[in-house]
Amino acid sequence: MDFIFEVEGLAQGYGSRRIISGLSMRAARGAVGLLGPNGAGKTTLLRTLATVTPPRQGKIRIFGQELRTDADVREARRSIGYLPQDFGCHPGFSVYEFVRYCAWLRMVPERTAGKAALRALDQVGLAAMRSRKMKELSGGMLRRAGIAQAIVGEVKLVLLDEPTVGLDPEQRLEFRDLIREISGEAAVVLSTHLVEDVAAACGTLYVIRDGAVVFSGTPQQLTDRAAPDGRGDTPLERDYTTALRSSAVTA
Ligand SMILES: Nc1ncnc2c1ncn2[C@@H]1O[C@H](COP(=O)(O)OP(=O)(O)OP(=O)(O)O)[C@@H](O)[C@H]1O
Repeated sequence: MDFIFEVEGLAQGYGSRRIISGLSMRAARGAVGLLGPNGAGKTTLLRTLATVTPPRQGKIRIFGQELRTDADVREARRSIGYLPQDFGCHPGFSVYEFVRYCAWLRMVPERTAGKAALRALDQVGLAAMRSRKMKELSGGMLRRAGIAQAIVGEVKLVLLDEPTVGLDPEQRLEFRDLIREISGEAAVVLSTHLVEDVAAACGTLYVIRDGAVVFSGTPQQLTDRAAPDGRGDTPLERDYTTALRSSAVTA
């Protein structure tokens, strides 16, 4: 199978603190959900995959190409879309200008950048608001603009850090459809605390605790591991809390 990305034996940290150790994961097309408690290392992992910070140890391969040199990283960035938890944007930009600018940053060719920006805005349901200023958007609309900039162009690896924060219930349902659509062409990795969102939208789940994978598998496999006394209001929440309590075992 051709994997869009592979991570092997990843270690990452800040200063003298080690946050992630010996983490491996990989994905072909499709959606991968990252679940884990606050501070588990999800954002650190996504930032590393997005090439914002180089790994301390381990290998990252994008389309089979290991990222060793600055040139490898620059080339990989053209096919990586990243939505950080807090993304900056010029408040005076229109929504279209913002997404078009992000297409330019990703080196989408000039002749196709405008069309690509409109397509991304259409996919997130913001086409009708393309002339609105970024500073005039609601929290949910801002999130959708952020997703649009992450998917504009020919991205093959889409990294979304808590993309459903601020979305209302209907938008969350639309978001799940959008993830299904994008993941037909790309690998999508998304982190969230909303267990139901990842279970509905993702074929593969990774549960991360203290920078290590404690579960990897399908939502069904997670369900199969639920302890009868697992904490949570829904079956999936109980499965998730069971996985967090267990020692590191992958499906
Ligand atoms: N820039 C930084 N400098 C130092 N420590 C950091 C930095 N960013 C994150 N950390 C620490 O790294 C650990 C992992 O943080 P990270 O943001 O990756 O977790 P997370 O799983 O995304 O958490 P959350 O669900 O709260 O967003 C935390 O203990 C955090 O305090």
